[in-house]
Parts: sequence; C-alpha cells; structure tokens
Amino acid sequence: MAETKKLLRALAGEVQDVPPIWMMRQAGRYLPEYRATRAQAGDFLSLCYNPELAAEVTLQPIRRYGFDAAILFADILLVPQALGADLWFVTGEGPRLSTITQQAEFDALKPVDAIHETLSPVYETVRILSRELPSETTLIGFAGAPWTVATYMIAGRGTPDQGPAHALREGDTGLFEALLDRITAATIEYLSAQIDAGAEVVKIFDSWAGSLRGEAFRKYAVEPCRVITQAIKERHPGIPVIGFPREAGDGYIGFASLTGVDCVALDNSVSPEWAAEKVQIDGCVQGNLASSHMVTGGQALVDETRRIVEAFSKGPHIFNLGHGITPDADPDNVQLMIDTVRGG
Ligand SMILES: Cc1c2[nH]c(c1CCC(=O)O)Cc1[nH]c(c(CCC(=O)O)c1C)Cc1[nH]c(c(CCC(=O)O)c1C)Cc1[nH]c(c(C)c1CCC(=O)O)C2
Repeated sequence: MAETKKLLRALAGEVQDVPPIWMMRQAGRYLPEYRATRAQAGDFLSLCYNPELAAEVTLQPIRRYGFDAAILFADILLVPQALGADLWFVTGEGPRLSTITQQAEFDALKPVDAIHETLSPVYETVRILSRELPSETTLIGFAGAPWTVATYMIAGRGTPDQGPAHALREGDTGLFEALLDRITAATIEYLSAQIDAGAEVVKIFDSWAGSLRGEAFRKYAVEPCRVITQAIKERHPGIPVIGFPREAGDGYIGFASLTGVDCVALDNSVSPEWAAEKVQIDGCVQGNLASSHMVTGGQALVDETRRIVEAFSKGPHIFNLGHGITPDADPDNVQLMIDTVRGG
C-alpha cells in the first residue's frame, strides 16, 4: 500500500515540495494547556504513567498546530526506572536517579523481561493515541540510546560533560559494557512493545553522543543503535527508525548506513548545506532549526527556516528543531515556523 501520511512518505525516501513537520518536546511547558494537565496529574512522572492524561498532552500540540507527527509523551528515563533504579525529578533542576558505579548496584537491577510491569501504562498511552489521532498524523514512539541512558544511570543526574560515565567506561569497562548491554536489550523490548501497541515509527535519542569520539563513538553510539535497529527491523518489518546522535559532527557522515536507520536527526551545530551534501546523500534527514528561534521569533526565524527548507529540498526531509523546544518559547513563534514551512 502506498503511504498516504506525509511523514511516512519522507521516511520512505520521497522528496516533497513541503516537508512534513513536527517538533522535539512539542508537548511541553511552553504550552499553557500542557501546564494545566501536568498540574492536574500532580507531577511529571505521574503524568507519564497516566495513560489518559499522557495521551491528552500528546494530542494538545496536534490540535493547536496540526503537526504531521505526534510523539508519545513519556521520558527516556522510564527505562532505568523499569530496570529498578530510583527516579525522581527536582523542580527547576532535572532528573535524579540512584547511581550505578559498582558491580553490586548493577547486580541489583531487574532482568529485562521485568520492564513491562512498570512500562505497561506507556503502552496503553500508545493504544489510546493510535485510536484518537487524526488519520494523517503519524505516531512516533521513542527511547533513549543506551549511552545517553547510561550517562544518567551512572551519574544519577544530568552532567555537563558526562564525566562519571566516561570514568566508568575507562575504569571498569566490563561493568560499563554490561550496563550498556542491559539497556540495549531493554530498549529493544520497550520499542517493540510500543510498536505492538500502535507506534508507526520509533526514534532513538542519543542526546550525549557528541561526547564520544573516534572508536568510542563507533562502539558506544553506532553499535548499540545498529543492534537495536536490526532487532526492530527483524521483528517489525517496515517500521522506520530515526536515529539522533546529537552533536555527532563528522559522526553524522555514514551514520545511516552503519546503523541501518531510515533517517538521521540533526542538531543545529551542523549547517543544513553541509548536512545536505554529507548526510542527506544517504537518505532522509530531520532537522535542524535552532530552538532559540522559538524564543526570539521575528525575521531571523523566517529566514533561517527558509534556508533549511531550501538546503534540504533536493532529498527527503522532515522539518524539526535541532533540539527540544524550551519552556520560555512563545507559542506564536511555533505557528510562524509552521506557516513559513508550509506557506513558503
Ligand atoms: C535527555 C532526555 C530526557 N528526556 C528526553 C531526552 C532526550 C532528548 C533531549 O535531549 O532532550 C526525551 C523526552 N522527554 C520528553 C519527551 C516527550 C515527547 C516530546 O518530545 O514532546 C521526550 C522525547 C518529555 C519531558 N521530559 C522532561 C520534561 C519537562 C518536565 C516537566 O514538565 O516539568 C518533558 C516535557 C523532563 C526531563 N527529561 C530528561 C531531562 C534531562 C529532563 C529535565 C529537563 C527539562 O525539564 O526539560 C531526560
């Protein structure tokens, strides 16, 4: 059957006059309706595990803007929690987790097949969304990449340079690799369950891939993404995978062929002209407007949006930001970006 949804057509390699568009963190604190539903849920994690409300916040940006894709509302850190880590969010600061730096802490983690006990409400959210989304909107499921998830599990929080994870990688490579393998296996099961529940595309977020270089990038960013993508393709033929090795720089070159992903998401540290030549030659790309334009707006937003659309116009492209939209963004600037992409 020929694809009718714009996003799936781009992922299948179709070049479109107007690219499909969605936005990382499109359900988020910049939207008053999100803040209201989050308050109703109580806190962020309660929202993630409440299927009705998580589906509601996923749908809010679709109703307001008519994006071509909806991304499941959840978080990459639900997987560590499902593996037995303690997880909580400190208001204004971010996530906190129990740490894994010793063998005994790793040994206390749960086996992979235990994750569904914790994650089943997420699958219910996906089922609700696949019933309720407009027929032209694609539903994207997601997970964190093993390296990025491991950086949080090792440090117990977000870190500017992923220092604790690099220290474990060098100091106890065996333990580090065992942790990555556990996360990889859990991620395959988690994404697979999202697809069974109705996700039509999955995205792997490697937000901290940029701190891996050379051989380490190949072993801990490329290889886990390849293993996950291959398993997804074997179990669910035809389901496209988007990889996001954020700030990979030269590592974006060849990433699609090395991992098997159908699309590479680009951050805004690379220029669209460079990426069109070096990355889009392998297939679909997604990106890459700086999310700061959602705060500042104006002619610069319009000019930069047009530049990106033009640079990627000769190949398959999904318009997106280079990273998540921030809480201080103005919802009117999002509309301006969409109007610029769709209206020229
Ligand atoms: C590293 C990472 C995380 N989570 C995620 C990543 C990878 C992408 C990236 O690099 O941004 C991915 C993520 N997080 C969230 C989504 C939902 C879907 C969407 O994009 O709209 C997705 C895809 C919701 C969220 N995840 C979080 C929020 C804000 C929580 C709130 O409402 O208070 C949302 C909407 C919290 C979160 N979650 C995480 C952090 C570091 C934080 C705190 C920072 C912040 O507050 O923005 C971990």
